[in-house]
Amino acid sequence: MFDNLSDKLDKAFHILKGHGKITDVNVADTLKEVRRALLDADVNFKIAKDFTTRVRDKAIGENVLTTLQPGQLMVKIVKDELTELMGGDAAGINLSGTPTVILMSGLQGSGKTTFSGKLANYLKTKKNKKPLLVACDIYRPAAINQLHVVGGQIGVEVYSEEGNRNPVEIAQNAIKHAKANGFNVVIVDTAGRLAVDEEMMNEIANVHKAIEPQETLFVVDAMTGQDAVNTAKAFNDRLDFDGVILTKLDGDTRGGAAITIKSVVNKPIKFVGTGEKMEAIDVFYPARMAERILGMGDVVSLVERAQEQYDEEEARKLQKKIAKNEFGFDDFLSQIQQVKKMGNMKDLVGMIPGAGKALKDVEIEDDAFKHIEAIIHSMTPAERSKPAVLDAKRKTRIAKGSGTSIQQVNQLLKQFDQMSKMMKMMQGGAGKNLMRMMGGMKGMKP
Ligand SMILES: Nc1nc2c(ncn2[C@@H]2O[C@H](COP(=O)(O)OP(=O)(O)OP(=O)(O)O)[C@@H](O)[C@H]2O)c(=O)[nH]1
Repeated sequence: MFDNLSDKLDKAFHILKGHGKITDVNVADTLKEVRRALLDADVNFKIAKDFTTRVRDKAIGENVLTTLQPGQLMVKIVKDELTELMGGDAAGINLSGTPTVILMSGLQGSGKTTFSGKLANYLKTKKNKKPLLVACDIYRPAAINQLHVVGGQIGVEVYSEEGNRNPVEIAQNAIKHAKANGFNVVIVDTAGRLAVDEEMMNEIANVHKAIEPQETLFVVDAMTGQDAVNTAKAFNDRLDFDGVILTKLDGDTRGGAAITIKSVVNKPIKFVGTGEKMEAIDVFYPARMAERILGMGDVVSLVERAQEQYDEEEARKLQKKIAKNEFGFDDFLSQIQQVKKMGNMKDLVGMIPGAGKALKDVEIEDDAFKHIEAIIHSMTPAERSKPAVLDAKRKTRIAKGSGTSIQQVNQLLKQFDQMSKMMKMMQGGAGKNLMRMMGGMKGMKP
């Protein structure tokens, strides 16, 4: 994500390396490069210029007051300014109202329907809500079907009315249905258009007036850069909405939309979409995004994702198995599933400080576990629980069955063996020592 921008900013900060302090000259050289990096990221000229002016004033002003190196100071100021530019604090979603009504709008193909599903799934699994999805696209039966498919995937009911050509009526009936059946959130997916036109605005405005939503969200595709920003602005000029949803951030290498939408449209980005799966949704935190842009990773989000997938009961069972030396390939497989649920690999690696930059030229496949899973699936249940029985003949069979080589099978067995030994160690003395050490660290000042 935003690799080019991160790289170029890093090079800009390098200009200050070796300088004892910030001067008018070295700050001007650095900021010229920062501005160029922002323009290349598809940030509009005025915003980039104002941004660097603010950074320069701060850098000159703070220069004398700090013990930071010029490079470090510049990174800190740019990080703070980027955070501000993207909205400062995270903007939460308003879940008041019984039921809460959320109106989704956006251009065709922006990812509106996919996002409606993701939001329903998020509210159901993370906020304990009972959402109802409503299909209000009266023009394309395929869009209604798509919402039904999405609803089926996440176990959320979808309300639609075959033959009804009045979106206002459908939305109103859906809310009645929600009230009568105990749904506490109603997410209304409306028809997309090719551009923000009269017809679209009239339709949305009518639905909006009739159902008085707590949240009206406008969905834009991050990959369309300044077009996304302009569309959001055109829409906002007609209907005062509450927040932007930025989808397809996983495919956005430049970052212009994420950086500028807030200052152009004056509406916060509330969520981002980072993949096609229903779990690929994140609350938008400007500070964390700024850190990622500056190659500092995003440990907080990484830990949060791990916590979301952490199942205490499962962990306890696993611990028992390790202690009894019963950890087998089936357990290994379920661990892989847990990691996969945390998101796509490239995204996860990007959250580790420094790793995104170090591995930027390494191709990280999303199905990085494909071979491992195929090998394990080719084992019999007995082999999975007692890998020691795997002789040459069995290994040949497994390699054939999984479409891999004997070397790959051997490699996995070796890794599994090392991992089992390490886990056993962690359970014993070494693990206790580590725990003690970590306990001690808690009291340490940062
Ligand atoms: N990579 C990626 N793809 C996404 C994301 N969100 C949606 N998509 C894909 O984008 C395409 C369009 O998404 P839809 O949800 O159908 O778009 P829509 O805005 O509802 O479009 P209409 O139904 O035509 O109005 C689909 O192939 C989605 O799988 C995302 O965050 N990342």
